[in-house]
Amino acid sequence: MSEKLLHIAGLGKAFGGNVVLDGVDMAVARGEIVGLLGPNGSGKSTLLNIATGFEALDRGSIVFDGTPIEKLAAHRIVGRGIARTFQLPSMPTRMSVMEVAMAASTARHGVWDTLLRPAPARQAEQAARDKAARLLRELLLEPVRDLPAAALSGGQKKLLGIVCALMGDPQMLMLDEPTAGVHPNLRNDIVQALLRLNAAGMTLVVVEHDMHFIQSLCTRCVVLDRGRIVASCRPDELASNERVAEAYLGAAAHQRAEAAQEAFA
Ligand SMILES: Nc1ncnc2c1ncn2[C@@H]1O[C@H](COP(=O)(O)OP(=O)(O)OP(=O)(O)O)[C@@H](O)[C@H]1O
Repeated sequence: MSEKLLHIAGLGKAFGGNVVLDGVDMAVARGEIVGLLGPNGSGKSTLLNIATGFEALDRGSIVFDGTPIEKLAAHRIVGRGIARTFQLPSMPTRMSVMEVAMAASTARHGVWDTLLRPAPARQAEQAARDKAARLLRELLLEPVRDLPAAALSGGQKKLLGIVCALMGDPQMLMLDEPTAGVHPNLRNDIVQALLRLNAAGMTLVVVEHDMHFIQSLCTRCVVLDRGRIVASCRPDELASNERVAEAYLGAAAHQRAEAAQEAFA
């Protein structure tokens, strides 16, 4: 077992002429809760998409738990132990919350298992059902488990996204803006649930804009600015970090200049 669970080196990605990640080096140790921050468009989601196999990289390497994963398809990366959630989870309209959670189970059985339902297949299904029920309870979705998943609020859909990600027992969970659109009352519940997961051994990487959420959750913050890492520090050091201020103020100044240009065009 390597101490560094995730090791990203020299990661580069461009969309057409737009260089989005420009030589990113980043390591995450087992048991850390890393906040991935940066102004809009700095490349956070792209980094998550590449690490989880949803986007191909142009250059660089990604090693997870000692194995290169940069060429693996998304489902193989899940099999290696990295799960993720999405900024805007969409849910099937005809499935209940419980059914969606069950469908995310990574336990697989074949046609004969489905037709004949031998004892091992029935036991595996029961185990998945028990796990889904436990996770729905843990993520505060027990009261709505029989409702159509599409009827959930935006915040509840995010929680269900976390449940689905956890059904495969990942070693690392990557969350893309878990509190965006979530009612403030629910945010602390999400923090507490994530802290419990971390206490049970899960490593977390969280893309998030809510600084209060970051402060209450993360052990370390990595800040991206225009595709480069400009800071890696404790959450309480962010406010006094000049490179962080420059990244955010620079972005704000740039946006103001763009707005001014548009206004006078
Ligand atoms: N599939 C894509 N095709 C073309 N351009 C893309 C694609 N995905 C992302 N981009 C561009 O890459 C840049 C970085 O986007 P990304 O979503 O990674 O930033 P972010 O830091 O997550 O931003 P935000 O905080 O606003 O979500 C943006 O300019 C975006 O338009």
